[in-house]
Amino acid sequence: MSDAEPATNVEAGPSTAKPSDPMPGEAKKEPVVILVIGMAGSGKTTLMQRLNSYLHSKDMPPYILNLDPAVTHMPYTANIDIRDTVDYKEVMKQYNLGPNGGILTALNLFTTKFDQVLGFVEKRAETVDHILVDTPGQIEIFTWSASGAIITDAIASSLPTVVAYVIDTPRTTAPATFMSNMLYACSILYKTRLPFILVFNKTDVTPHDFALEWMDDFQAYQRALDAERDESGEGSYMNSLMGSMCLVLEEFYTNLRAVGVSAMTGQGMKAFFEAVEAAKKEYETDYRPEITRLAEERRARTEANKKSQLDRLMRDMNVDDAAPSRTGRGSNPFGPYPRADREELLDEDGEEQEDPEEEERRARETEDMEEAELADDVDPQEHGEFWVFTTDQAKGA
Ligand SMILES: Nc1nc2c(ncn2[C@@H]2O[C@H](COP(=O)(O)OP(=O)(O)OP(=O)(O)O)[C@@H](O)[C@H]2O)c(=O)[nH]1
Repeated sequence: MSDAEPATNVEAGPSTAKPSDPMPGEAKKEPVVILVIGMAGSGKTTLMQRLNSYLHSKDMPPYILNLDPAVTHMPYTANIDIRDTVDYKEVMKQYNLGPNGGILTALNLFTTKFDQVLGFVEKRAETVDHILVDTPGQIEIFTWSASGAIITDAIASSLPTVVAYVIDTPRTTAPATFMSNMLYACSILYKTRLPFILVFNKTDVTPHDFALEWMDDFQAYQRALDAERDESGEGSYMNSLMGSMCLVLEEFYTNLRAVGVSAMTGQGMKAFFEAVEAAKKEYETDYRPEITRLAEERRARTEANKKSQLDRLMRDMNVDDAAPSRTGRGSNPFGPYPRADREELLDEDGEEQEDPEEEERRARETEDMEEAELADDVDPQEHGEFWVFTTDQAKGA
């Protein structure tokens, strides 16, 4: 052994721990899930490819899920691909649907198996730092569908999750388009309730400084609106509406991180992952307690629901120990037979009186015995193997 080599602890013996195993006392490693959401053509798939190659270059290969059943060309390999489970074109044919209906139904079908998918993800969770999720190109199919919400909730309640909302920067330079995009982002933020990163993509074509300025300074946005009005020569009602919207969104802007990237050239990747780390911390401090509280509430509701169903069932079966019948046995045939209630069976002199039900049962038993005696008198040989006759016939015999 050379001097430079660190001394090994011989007494400790060979370690069986894998490099990814947490040390004793160390918290379990958790990767961050990045949900890549954006309008069609904003560059989600290209960004996914860029993130993948960037992480590979850092020797931190990510785990990748593709939830877009209609993607035709995927420039990276996904660990789990919705297309391996459902063929959306077949779904369209079988259910007689259009392309959007086919994609939505394919996502719905996939969601029914999502617990298994989550199982695979959780198994790999300790060996990766990032889990990337590509979503369908038609943004509303994921953000406004029940299956999108189920998938997002399932992932977010299991692992730290952040939303990366991809924006096509060159197509957002008009104040009106910018405002529409921000309102959409705002609606997704409130729907997913997860840490949010605005990713201004395609900055190789148009830098995103104008967007940062508009988000930071309401008056700058107002000036851009005015300039547009001067060009068109008319002051429209839409412009004043957008001016007011910008004021309303001020609070929303303060809760966001915004980064500029180019999925094409790779610029801005470092800033993107710094924003992801900050968002992950925010998830831990602000979102996880809330998610845990909601999960706890859901569990308590389910428990209460189960109990009320059981109570109803007991009531329907007329199983209620607290309301003993006149006989003192209670209406619960399986329940206890409270001694105190036997007082009801005592007559005025304190003597135990005959229970009417018991009396009736005994009378029936006597009758049955008499019938059986009569039947014994009949010779089975005479009637063959299938002799079956009623008591009346027997009495007449
Ligand atoms: N110049 C430039 N072009 C980009 C960039 N990112 C994506 N593109 C181009 O934008 C177009 C759409 O990119 P996609 O990655 O297919 O976009 P998408 O959001 O996945 O599209 P859908 O799957 O249809 O929703 C392609 O022509 C890309 O080459 C970028 O950073 N810079």
